[in-house]
Amino acid sequence: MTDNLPTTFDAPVRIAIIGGTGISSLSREGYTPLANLTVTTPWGTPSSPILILQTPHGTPIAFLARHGSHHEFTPSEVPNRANIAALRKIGVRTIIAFSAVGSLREEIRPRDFVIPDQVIDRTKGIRPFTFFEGGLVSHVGFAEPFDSKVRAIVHKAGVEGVLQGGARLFEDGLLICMEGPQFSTRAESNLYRSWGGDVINMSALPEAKLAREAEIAYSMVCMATDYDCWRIGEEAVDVPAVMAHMKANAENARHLMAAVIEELQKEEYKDVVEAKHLVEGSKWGCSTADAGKSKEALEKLEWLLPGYFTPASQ
Ligand SMILES: CSC[C@H]1O[C@H](OP(=O)(O)O)[C@H](O)[C@@H]1O
Ligand SMILES: Nc1ncnc2[nH]cnc12
Repeated sequence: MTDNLPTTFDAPVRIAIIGGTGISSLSREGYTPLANLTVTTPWGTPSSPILILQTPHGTPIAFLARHGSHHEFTPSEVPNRANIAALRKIGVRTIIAFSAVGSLREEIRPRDFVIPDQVIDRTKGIRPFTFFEGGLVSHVGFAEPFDSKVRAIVHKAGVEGVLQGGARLFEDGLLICMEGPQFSTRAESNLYRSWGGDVINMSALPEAKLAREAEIAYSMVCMATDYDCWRIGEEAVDVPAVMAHMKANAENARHLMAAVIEELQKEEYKDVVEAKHLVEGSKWGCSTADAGKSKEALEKLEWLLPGYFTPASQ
């Protein structure tokens, strides 16, 4: 389907979908594939080509497969910086990321969806996690790790009977992002529950942090596939269990995606979709004086955020 598509696309694409486990492609009736882009960034190449599709309203949407077109990258290997940088470069300012998650709460059942509002970082520091290093330091705020304006739109789009088969949509939740690829021990799972964790995955970070640095409004849709391993009398999570529920979840994800995109295209959300509320957050977070900025860091960041960090003398 994508083989004969153009490999360039000139107009800016504002909205992107990142698909995770069980969602490595995007096709939908009425959506027309326009291009399949391979973007090379200073941080390498993204995990998959970026597919550009046009909605029935004529809006271009980008789709990227987080783990690669054939799920070849572990959560720790996903080239998150290349993914986010490439999306930013083609104009993206809003990301709706999908993720298969374990449930840490009885009331969140497999096949339910959660739009998390908070995350606890349990990755192990082995994933490259920032654009600001090697001679240019910038600190962005992350108190609200998921964009509240976009979350509200996702919730609005999702509450109106979009999910089929009795699946429910939870408006907020605390997500634990662990390293993987191995699943948690029972002790860890219980610890996360004692912290108030609602759902667990391996993919939200540093994806969400990098999106914030790139001034992209980022929201995640978590789709429950299992009860991890805390539930007494229940088999611990394994991949066949995840995939069994992901089949149904992928169908609901397609419905929700379409509803969210429909909503995002409305004129009233233009500024949100363009992430106007995030503009220059990374610029003003810069702590490095001109004299300390390295040439290499400046070159890379000029590619990502043109004009932000250029020394005054240039
Ligand atoms: C195959 S189960 C573990 C795997 O599933 C989730 O992937 P994604 O977030 O990309 O949907 C989880 O984060 C793990 O990477
Ligand atoms: N139990 C679990 N732990 C971490 N990531 C997951 N993705 C799906 N189920 C998961």
